[in-house]
Amino acid sequence: MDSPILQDFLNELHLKYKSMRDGVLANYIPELAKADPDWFGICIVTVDGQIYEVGDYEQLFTIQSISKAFVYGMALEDHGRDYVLTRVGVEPTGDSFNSIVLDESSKRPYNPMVNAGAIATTSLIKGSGPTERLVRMLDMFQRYVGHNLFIDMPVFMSERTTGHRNRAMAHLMLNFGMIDAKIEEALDLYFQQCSLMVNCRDLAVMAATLANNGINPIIKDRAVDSRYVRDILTVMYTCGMYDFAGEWAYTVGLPGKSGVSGGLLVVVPQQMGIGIFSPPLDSHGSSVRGMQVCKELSERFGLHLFDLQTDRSKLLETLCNLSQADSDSSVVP
Ligand SMILES: NC(=O)CC[C@H](N)C(=O)O
Repeated sequence: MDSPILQDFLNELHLKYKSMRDGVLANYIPELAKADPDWFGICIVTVDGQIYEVGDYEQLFTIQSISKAFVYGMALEDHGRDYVLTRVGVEPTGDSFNSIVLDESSKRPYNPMVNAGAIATTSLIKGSGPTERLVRMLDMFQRYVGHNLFIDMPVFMSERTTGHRNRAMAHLMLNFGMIDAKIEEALDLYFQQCSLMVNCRDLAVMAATLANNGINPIIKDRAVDSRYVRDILTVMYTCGMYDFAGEWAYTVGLPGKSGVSGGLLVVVPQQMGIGIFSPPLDSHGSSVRGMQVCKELSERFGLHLFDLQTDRSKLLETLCNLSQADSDSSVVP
């Protein structure tokens, strides 16, 4: 039986990188070191709701830093662009995700994708107390994935008891008036958002929701105000891969966000969302297999945003066609 060209290529990539042994598990959060390095799943969800997947796409893991992009969207909805910009910048750091550095003149954290900026962003979430803020945040994530989500308590506790570096950043920002005095509440909410359990299909649906201008393509509900999708995608594009952001933009050319548990979320605007999960990480804290898969997908289908040879109006139709019927297409370079 013929299968769509996209499914064939995902199967091929899965087979090719399954046996790859590069990378190491994150161990600074003790619970994450318990992951199986062989876990490997890929899922793609198109803006018209088609799903293509292979491998361990149902394996649950904690979302970690991928959450930062979505909480940034929520802070923008709660306060508007101008105010959020006074608290968190949008400049890439060129440094690692956990660098303790603030902008010299403004004292703001550089961007919402590094830990310092993410903690400041989380501290902006509105609510009468910790419970209401957590409930509002869960609601937001649930709109993106289209079902209930849960927090992994062992990971949350592990981060909370060992997150001294994040605590230090919060104190530094309190010193400069960038976050308010309720540091422990902000940190708890940050550790909770990082400990949300998702699978790679969830990541693909979340990415496809952004690709679809904020409307979840499966349940058809709006997850985020369309005014802020542009901002979320911009910071993902320029800062989502930390000290690899430039090379990522150069080679893959798409908004993306990685997390230390091995998740990788990539948005192909107006086309599809990609979710990948594989725990071994490279030196920048991103999934090794995930990075390879993204590079190959981008190259094979001309997904780079500045790849002007790609006929985007026909891209989805071609990729979702049966492989044989597709062989005469000119869309895929
Ligand atoms: N890069 C990441 O995924 C880091 C998130 C992690 N929870 C931390 O704060 O250290």
